[in-house]
Amino acid sequence: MRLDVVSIFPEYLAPLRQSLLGRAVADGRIQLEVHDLRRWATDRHRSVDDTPYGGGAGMVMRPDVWAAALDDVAPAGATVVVPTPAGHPFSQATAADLARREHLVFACGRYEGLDQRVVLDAARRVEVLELSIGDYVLAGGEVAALVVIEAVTRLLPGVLGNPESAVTDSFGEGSPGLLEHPAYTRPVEFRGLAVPPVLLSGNHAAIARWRRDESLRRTARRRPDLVARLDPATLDAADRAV
Ligand SMILES: N#Cc1c(-c2ccc3ccn(Cc4ccc(CN5CCCCC5)cc4)c3c2)n[nH]c1N
Repeated sequence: MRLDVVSIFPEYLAPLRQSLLGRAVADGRIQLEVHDLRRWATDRHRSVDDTPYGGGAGMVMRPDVWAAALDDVAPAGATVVVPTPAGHPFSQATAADLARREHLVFACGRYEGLDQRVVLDAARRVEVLELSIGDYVLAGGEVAALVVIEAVTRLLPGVLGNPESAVTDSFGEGSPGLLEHPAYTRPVEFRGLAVPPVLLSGNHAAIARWRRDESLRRTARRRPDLVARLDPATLDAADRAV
């Protein structure tokens, strides 16, 4: 997979060169290039924004500068991801879809976002996805790009340390729509808090049942919206007793 990220704050994307992802980039399993949008600015002040038509607070990012950047960075076949508060909700399913693509280009806006014609123009030749990572407002798209890139690349074979965990995660295909169960490690007692005895029993069936019950309990408590969406066919009699 190739990743290109365009931003006026390229140093914001430095975390992409850390940890497991950074190792995949260093050894060439993932190609990563971060671009400073101001490279495509044309005036001597290298300006990238202007006042909004119709009035209103803040500034809007100029279409000419962004279009020049995407013309260079997003060839035919690439998928352009535009983080925006007004985007389609980013989900694990979207992460899985993006993980199957060869080339992702992230257009990270600032100010009040990109002139909409940047999206309309790019969509004439490549797929453009406007995505939101949640119902809150950030100051720009860089953090959202980091979130999407991490969620996507951890699904790529050979990037994540333990491929199994990408299956059993919350929202992973191994536990559709359930939050993951609590996790424990040594010591067996910590500040007067014990590990649930079933996890020490060696009884794998009982452990699996306890984990499933804890997932169901957590999901019911924290995400009743997910419970409402559960397919009843995926629940057995023991589930219904939780
Ligand atoms: N993904 C994601 C995000 C973002 C995100 C992503 C990308 C950018 C680029 C700039 N900003 C800042 C900003 C601030 C306010 C507004 C609203 N304005 C209202 C008046 C008309 C104009 C728009 C839009 C953009 C961004 C925020 N925030 N939250 C998410 N889940």
